Order: sequence, then structure tokens, then C-alpha cells
Amino acid sequence: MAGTVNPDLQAERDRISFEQEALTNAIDGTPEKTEKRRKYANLALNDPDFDMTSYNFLSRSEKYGAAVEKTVKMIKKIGKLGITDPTDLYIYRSHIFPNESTSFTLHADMFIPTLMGQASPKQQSKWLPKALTLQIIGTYAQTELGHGTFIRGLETTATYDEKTEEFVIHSPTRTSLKWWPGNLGKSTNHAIVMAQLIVKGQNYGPHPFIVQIRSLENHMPQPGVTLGDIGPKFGYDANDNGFMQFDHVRIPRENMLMKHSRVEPDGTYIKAKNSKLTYGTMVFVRSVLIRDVAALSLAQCATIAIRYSCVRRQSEIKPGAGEPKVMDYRAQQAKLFPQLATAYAFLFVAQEMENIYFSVNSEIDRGEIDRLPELHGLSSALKAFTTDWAVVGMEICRRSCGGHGFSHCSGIPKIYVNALPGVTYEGENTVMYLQAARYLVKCVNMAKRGDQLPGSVAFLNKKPAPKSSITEDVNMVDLVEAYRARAYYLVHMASFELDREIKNGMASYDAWNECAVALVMAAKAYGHYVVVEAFAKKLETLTNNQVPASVIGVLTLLGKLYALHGILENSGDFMSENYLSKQQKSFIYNGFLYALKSLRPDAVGLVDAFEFPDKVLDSVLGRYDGRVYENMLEWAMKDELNKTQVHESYFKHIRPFVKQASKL
Ligand SMILES: CCCCCCCC/C=C\CCCCCCCCCC(=O)SCCNC(=O)CCNC(=O)[C@H](O)C(C)(C)COP(=O)(O)OP(=O)(O)OC[C@H]1O[C@@H](n2cnc3c(N)ncnc32)[C@H](O)[C@@H]1OP(=O)(O)O
Ligand SMILES: Cc1cc2nc3c(=O)[nH]c(=O)nc-3n(C[C@H](O)[C@H](O)[C@H](O)COP(=O)(O)OP(=O)(O)OC[C@H]3O[C@@H](n4cnc5c(N)ncnc54)[C@H](O)[C@@H]3O)c2cc1C
Repeated sequence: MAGTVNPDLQAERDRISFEQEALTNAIDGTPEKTEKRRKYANLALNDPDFDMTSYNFLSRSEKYGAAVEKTVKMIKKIGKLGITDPTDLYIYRSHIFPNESTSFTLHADMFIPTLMGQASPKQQSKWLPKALTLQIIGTYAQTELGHGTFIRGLETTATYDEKTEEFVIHSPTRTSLKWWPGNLGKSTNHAIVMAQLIVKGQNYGPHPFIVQIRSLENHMPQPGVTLGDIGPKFGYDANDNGFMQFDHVRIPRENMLMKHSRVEPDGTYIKAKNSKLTYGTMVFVRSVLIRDVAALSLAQCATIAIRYSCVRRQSEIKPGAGEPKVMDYRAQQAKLFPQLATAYAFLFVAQEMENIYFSVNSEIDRGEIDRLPELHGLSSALKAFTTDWAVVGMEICRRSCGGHGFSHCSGIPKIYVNALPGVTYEGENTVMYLQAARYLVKCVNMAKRGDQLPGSVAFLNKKPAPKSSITEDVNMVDLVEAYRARAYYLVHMASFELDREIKNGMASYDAWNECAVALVMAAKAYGHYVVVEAFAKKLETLTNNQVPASVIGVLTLLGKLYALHGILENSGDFMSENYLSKQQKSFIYNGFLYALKSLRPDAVGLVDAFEFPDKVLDSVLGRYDGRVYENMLEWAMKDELNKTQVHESYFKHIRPFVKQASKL
């Protein structure tokens, strides 16, 4: 019957043990935030002007065209509705472009943030009103064909000409072509260009410049600028990632973004308090993508896979007793519930990261830069750690849907390919772990000198107990302590290895490379510890805020499951030096099994609490009503191949071939 919920899924919803609304509020942060999210989501979802036709059956060029059309419609609506708050804008946009790029993604997420973070007040008053009203549309052009990671190796030059008070932007080599910037290929007319600043023959390193790249009249490239799209990619079809070459393009001196460092008209260079303030936009995006790319994408895939697993029946448990829901197989639970728990864990750590980012950033605005290293170390570690685990988890969710997981009808491929580049962009993950490790090693040395370390690295000030106190009745406090101990030892081990190589006469830069395996392990352990601790803190806050006990109960189980799963996956680390005994490992294993069993009745409730609308999931398998089989054929019939019964290639190739063959 149309309109009703699949009875197997309904049965799951009928037995949920917790108050779902209170859990949704905890996920959003507060009841007010839930209300706001629903308001802006519904504004987008209920607007008949946004037909949410899936991109599944479109060519790349059609996808790009559809995205442009939808983007412009959205911008007009935003103006009409008067939405101005960045969070509201983000919610509204992500319900019109679920797991998709808009044509102005880079404008909103990097161009405007760079103007806010890198332009002087005078420059902001010139450029921001234009950017906010889309009189100019920009991108962030840093990466080149030859260099993405090593920003100091960028080759694009910005040479100051004192006579005309202009910078000359130039691409001196083939490898200096800007390559990858989002929305550069076709959509934008301005770019923040990162280029080597050269004044009076001296190179001061990479700095940001604002450059007009296309005409505001006819959208043709500006003189001296060569532009195009970089071609098809693993995903991101609707995004026109582009290339750009400069041939001695002149821009006024005022187009260098001068909040942190300046070039005076006579060519005098005034340097920033910290040269890495120039990298501020990257720190911002790393901080926000923990939630918006890692946590939410994994949560969506877990929603699809768990709902589908309660609809899908296969094989037998008890011979002759009929086919159970695949969710009832313990092995299926062992694959999916850790992904669910991870999504929750990442949402909670993202809330903490966001708070830290905004608090440190307002200090930076007041000229206080002491906490910049911690912000960089933490955001680098968490960006890498959460995106790494999220993409692995999404693939587990896909496989858990069996064959149908491979079809676009599952919705998972679209979510996956949209999130996947998160492991590469905004700092390739290994490189980010190594940046975090660099900070951690410094902290070890500071702790040795007796300095008190800040926030997330304060754990390095106190040596953990040599043995874990985990008992049969595993609790969150002991689990957090176990992760703290692992991070402490791995960070110290990496630092020890580094010192040993240097003491043995190795140059520090070679020692760094030699010890990279240990350093990456240390940074991963730090990220893992921060996530587990954030889960525990969230439980504490919710308890203090009198959130219903049923919600605390189910979240505690999820938190434990997350931590227990991580120990089982990395048991070598935890068991080294006998920190965790064999017996304690069996407590961990039993605790894990207990958590799987206990969470089973609430699995659907736990994913429903995320409140992903069907239009966002774009998944036949993960539909809220669970009517999977009734909709798969209808979905497949949308494919171009099903528009005709006999494809033209039959007449062109197969028929003549068969006719010919039958004559032989
Ligand atoms: C409520 C808000 C709503 C928000 C709505 C927004 C929603 C957005 C949602 C989702 C966003 C996703 C979509 C966005 C699309 C993004 C598309 C991708 C765009 C890009 O990829 S842009 C290009 C990004 N590129 C990179 O990230 C390059 C990575 N490389 C580097 O960062 C650096 O080169 C390096 C860090 C690896 C090395 O730099 P280098 O200069 O060589 O420095 P070192 O010698 O190694 O170190 C020197 C010293 O500096 C410290 N340091 C390095 N970086 C920083 C930093 N950023 N901040 C502070 N300090 C830094 C380093 O630790 C060293 O310190 P030390 O000397 O040891 O003390
Ligand atoms: C979808 C997508 C969108 C993008 N959007 C933008 C954009 O809008 N603007 C922009 O400017 N850029 C953008 N980029 C570029 C992106 O930021 C870079 O690709 C990224 O920073 C990685 O740099 P790379 O490609 O040079 O990788 P490489 O550095 O060449 O990495 C190759 C390998 O070398 C390793 N490696 C490199 N350096 C080290 C090191 N020091 N130590 C150990 N290992 C190392 C890496 O770990 C990796 O395994 C985008 C990229 C993608 C995929």
C-alpha cells in the first residue's frame, strides 16, 4: 500500500527505548538549534521551485548546468527570505545541494572567509559588500600542477613594481599553473591567488592576492589569463575544478590582502606577527569539515545501511525458521554499529572543535596568537583522523548493503565520492598528521621543561598509570584513560625515536623523515584520544543538563562501543608494555558484544534521530518508509538506456554483425 511504512521498519520504530526528540537536540547541540535546523531545512525542502531531481542520470555538462541554475535560484531565494546568518545559510544550502557542490561553494567557503581573515579593514569594506552581494564571485587558487602540499614551493609570482605601484602576477613554468581550485573552470570571475611575493628582488614567500580573472560583462578570461576545467574526476562532477595560467597580469598594490603583512607604496615590506596567519582559511575549513564532511557523510551512510538492513531479509539463523532481517546477524551489527557510534563521536568532537576555532580566532582578532599552534595541531589531527575513518566507514556501510550498495540507488556512492576528497584537500592526511606530530613533539619538550600545556595537549603533562584499571564492568572513565595512556606513550615514543636519531648524529630533518611512521601513529593516537574524550565530556554535559536518562543510557552505550571498537582494532598499541592485560582485553571484547546486543533494538531510532530527509539521502535503500522493493524498478526505469526497448547500437553494430555471421 502506498504511503504506509514497511512493517519491518515500523516494528523497529515501535520498540525504541529512548526519547528521540531529546537525542536529536543533543545531536544539534540545543533544542533551539534543532528548531532552527528544521526551519531552514523545511524552507528548502518544501519549496516547489527546487525540484530535487537527482543528478544520477545526467551527463557531467548537464550536472554542471543544473548546479548553476539551482545555485542562482537559491541565491535569489536567500535574498527574498532575508537569510544572513552563516549557519542558517549553510543549513538552507545543504538541503538544496545535498552532498553536492554549488557553483559558488568556493566563494562561500573560502573566498569570503579569506577576505574576512586576510584583508585589512579598508580592503574588507571595499571587497566584502561586493562578494556578499555576488557582484563578484571568487575562488581560492592556491594549489598548482606541481605543488599542493608544499605551499612554500608554489611557483606563481607576484612581483612588485614600485613605479606603477602594481603587482605583476605570472606563471613562469608549466608546473606553476593553478590546478584544482573549485569553481574556477567555468563559474568564477575573481580569485584569491596565493603567489610568491617578490619585492626589490627579495622573495618573502606565499601571500594572498585578489585577482579579477574574467570579465564582469561577458565572462571571457581577462587579458593574460588562460582558464579551463581540469576534466572528469572520481566524483565532484558538478564542480568545475579548474586550471589557470597568468601571463604578466598587473593588479593594483591594494589587491594584496594586507591584514597580517603589508607592502608599502615604496616597496617596504611589513611582516606579519606570525607568517602562518596567512594559512588561516585552511585552518577554518579543516575545523568545519570535521562535521560537515566527515561526521554527516558517515551518519548518512549509516542511516541508509541500518534502515535497509532492517528491511532486507536473507538466509537463515535457525534452520527452517524463515529469513531474518540482516540486521539480526551479529556480524552485520559488528560492521554497522561501530559506524553509527563513530558518526556520533565525530559530531560531538566537531562541536568542540568549532568552539575552540571560534574562541582562538577571536583572540587572534585581538592580536593574541599564543593558541595558534594548538589550533593548528588539533585541527590538523582531527581533520585527518575523522576523514580517514569516515571514508573507511562509508565503504563498510556500502558493502553492508550487499549488491544494491554498489548501485546509485543506494545513495551511498554519491555521498562517498563527495566526502572522499576530504582526505586530500585542505591538506593531504598524512601531511596533516605530521603537522600535528610536529606540535606534539614540541609539547613533549615543553612538558619536560615543566611548562603547563593547554587544552587538548595537557594530557602530556601527567604520566599515566602503567596499567589500565579497566574491569569487567567497563566504564567511560577507564576507557578515556586508556586512550590517554596510548596517546601519551605513542607521542613519547615518537619523540624518543627522534631524539635518539639526532643524538646518534643524524640531521634533524633526516631524523624527522626516518621517524615518520612513529610520528603518524602518535598523531592518530592523539586524534583518537581527543574524540573519545569529547564523547565522554558530551555525556557529562548532557547529564548535567538533565537530559532524559533513556538518552544518556543509549548514548553511553554508543560511546563505549566507539571506544571498545577502537581498542579491538588497535589492540597491539593498548597491550604493549602490558598496559592492558589479556584478561582486560577479554573484558573489552565482551563489552563490545554486549554493546552490539544492547543497541540492536534502538538501531533505527538512533539513525532516525539524525533526521536526514529522504531528499537529502537520495536513496531507495535508505528511504524513511522502507519501501525499497516497490521503488527500485521505478528508479531504474529513469535511466536513458530504458527510454527505448532496442538501443540504436543494436541496429548499428549487433544486427549487421549477426546477419553477417549467419551467412558464414
Ligand atoms: C558556522 C559556520 C558555518 C560554516 C559554513 C561553512 C561550511 C563549509 C562546509 C564544508 C567545507 C567543505 C567544502 C570546502 C571545499 C574545500 C575545497 C578544498 C580547497 C583546498 O584544498 S585549498 C588548498 C589547501 N591546501 C593545503 O591545505 C596545503 C597543505 N599544506 C600546508 O598547509 C603547509 O604547506 C604545510 C603545513 C604542510 C607546511 O607548511 P610550511 O610553510 O612548509 O611550514 P613548515 O615549515 O612545515 O612549518 C613551519 C611552522 O608553521 C607551522 N604551521 C604550518 N601551518 C600552519 C597553520 N595553518 N597555522 C599555524 N601554524 C602553522 C608549523 O607547525 C611549523 O611550526 P613550528 O616551526 O614547528 O613551530
Ligand atoms: C576535489 C578537490 C578539490 C580541491 N580544491 C582546491 C581548491 O579549491 N583550491 C586549491 O588551491 N586547491 C584545491 N585542491 C588541491 C588540494 O588542496 C591538494 O590536492 C592537496 O593539498 C594535496 O596536495 P597535492 O595534490 O600536491 O598532493 P601531494 O603533496 O603531491 O601528495 C602526494 C603524496 O605525497 C605525500 N607527501 C607529500 N608531502 C609529504 C611530506 N612532507 N611528508 C610525507 N608525505 C608527503 C602525500 O602524503 C601523498 O601521499 C583540491 C583537491 C581536490 C582533490
